[in-house]
Amino acid sequence: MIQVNGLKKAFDGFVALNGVDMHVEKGAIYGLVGPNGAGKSTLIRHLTGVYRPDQGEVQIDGENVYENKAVKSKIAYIPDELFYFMQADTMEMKRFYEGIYPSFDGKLFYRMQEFFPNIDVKRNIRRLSKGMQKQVAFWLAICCKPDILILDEPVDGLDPVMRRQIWSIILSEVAEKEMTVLVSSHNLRELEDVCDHVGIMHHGKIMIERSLSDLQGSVSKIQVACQSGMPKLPEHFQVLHMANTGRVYTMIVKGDPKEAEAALSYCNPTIVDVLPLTLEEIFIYEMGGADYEVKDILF
Ligand SMILES: Nc1ncnc2c1ncn2[C@@H]1O[C@H](COP(=O)(O)OP(=O)(O)OP(=O)(O)O)[C@@H](O)[C@H]1O
Repeated sequence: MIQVNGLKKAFDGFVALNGVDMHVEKGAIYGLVGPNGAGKSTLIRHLTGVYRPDQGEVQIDGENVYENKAVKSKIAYIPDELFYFMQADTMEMKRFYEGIYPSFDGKLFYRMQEFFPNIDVKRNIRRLSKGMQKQVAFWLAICCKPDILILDEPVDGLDPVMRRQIWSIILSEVAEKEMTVLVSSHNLRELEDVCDHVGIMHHGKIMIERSLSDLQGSVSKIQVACQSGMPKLPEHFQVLHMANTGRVYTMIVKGDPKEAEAALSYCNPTIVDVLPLTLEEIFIYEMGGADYEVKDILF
């Protein structure tokens, strides 16, 4: 569905994207994560056809996005900083979206009104609170019936009940019409609940792109107390981090967790606990491997 190959972009000689390769399948909920300045927003601006690539390709269903109106009308985008016309109210924005998106579902707009009881559709949107403005953005975006929904820090400013509600609306669109969702966020706990694929971006590249279950199955936290002191694993396991409290060692290990556990039996451990890592922990350790200085922040 979304295919990015060798995408490069520089601003006045500063390389923001340095050969991005990305692949998002139809119906996926893809979490784009990465440290500040990794290039996520710049990548998203290419996916939405705002920027022209310096090099490489950004394609949706096999067609280039840049200056392609037909392709762009398949995408709804909710940016971090929302844009509304001066003086426009929700009804006026609805009419504007209806003009741009042939697939806009006006009946759905009224059916969804019950989800947003606090929004006065005749009130200037700029006079609504930040969270309410975001609600309007979701409401209109869902009614566009896009094939692809792109979200940049989507739930910032939304209260917890509204967050759940919005995600449940999005998930039902994914289930019903295989809408594809690309979501960039620093809220990894939230992403973990909704995403099925993850791309980790760093220094203008996608460093890791995997299904969430593969990613979580490939790194684990092992707590072990060996008779013989410090535990050792065969060389094909990558130990991303190791710390100890007394005789109990906590290791972050890349490789099959079951195999790692079996390999530790050599030291007759008094304790061996294998725990899955959260997405947040995986991110922190993968970044640690890249070049972030990771201290024992998770123990
Ligand atoms: N229009 C621009 N002109 C010059 N430099 C830019 C421009 N847009 C982005 N950059 C630079 O490109 C790099 C990537 O920025 P980008 O906003 O894509 O990162 P990000 O991953 O979205 O970061 P964050 O998580 O902080 O939002 C940064 O170093 C930024 O300063």
